Amino acid sequence: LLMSDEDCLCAVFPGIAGVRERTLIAVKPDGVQRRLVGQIMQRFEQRGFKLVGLKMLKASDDLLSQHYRDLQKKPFYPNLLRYMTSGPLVVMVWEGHNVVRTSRLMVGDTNPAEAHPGTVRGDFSIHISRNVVHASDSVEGAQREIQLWFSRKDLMDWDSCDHSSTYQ
Ligand SMILES: Nc1ncnc2c1ncn2[C@@H]1O[C@H](COP(=O)(O)OP(=O)(O)OP(=O)(O)O)[C@@H](O)[C@H]1O
Ligand SMILES: O=c1ccn([C@@H]2O[C@H](COP(=O)(O)OP(=O)(O)O)[C@@H](O)[C@H]2O)c(=O)[nH]1
Ligand SMILES: [Mg+2]
Repeated sequence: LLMSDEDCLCAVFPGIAGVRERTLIAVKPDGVQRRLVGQIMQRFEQRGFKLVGLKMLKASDDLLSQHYRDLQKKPFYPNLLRYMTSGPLVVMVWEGHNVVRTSRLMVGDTNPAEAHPGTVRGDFSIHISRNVVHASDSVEGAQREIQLWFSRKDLMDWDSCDHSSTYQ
């Protein structure tokens, strides 16, 4: 029996509409330096989201000023730029039902002092200026950020190959 993708997805997800939702998650320089990349990725995999984009890079001031365009007038902005350029980032695109909202809940409050235990920030950080990860905060914001950090060809469309019909 050859199951179509849609049959598979419909069995797992009640509404197929939001299944392809995507968000941008980045492990910030402190997260990379503290060897937290694997643990952070594991949380998204075990929750059931699908990794469709992944890269490690040192971000330019120009890219960050576009990424954080709404924060440019904030007093902490110069420090934020210094923090975000203090080492490489690991930038990811995760896909799945309601991924934007759910990943914000998994990441926790911007201020780690307010972030609940069990969230990434609540488990791994104590101060707002070193809060380990970035997560897009809306579906529109996610689309904008994904286009900023990734070219289309670097985003993978893939299906699980765990049906017996696909074994050779
Ligand atoms: N008052 C502050 N003092 C120092 N740093 C701050 C402060 N507010 C925000 N930041 C830094 O700026 C980042 C961006 O703030 P924002 O309000 O977008 O938080 P966020 O959406 O939770 O974080 P991100 O956009 O990185 O996921 C924060 O993650 C934090 O690193
Ligand atoms: O008072 C603040 C607010 C934000 N940030 C930094 O700016 C990032 C982006 O802020 P945003 O409000 O977008 O919070 P986030 O979406 O990261 O939770 C945060 O993650 C922090 O790294 C900061 O250093 N001080
Ligand atoms: Mg933000």
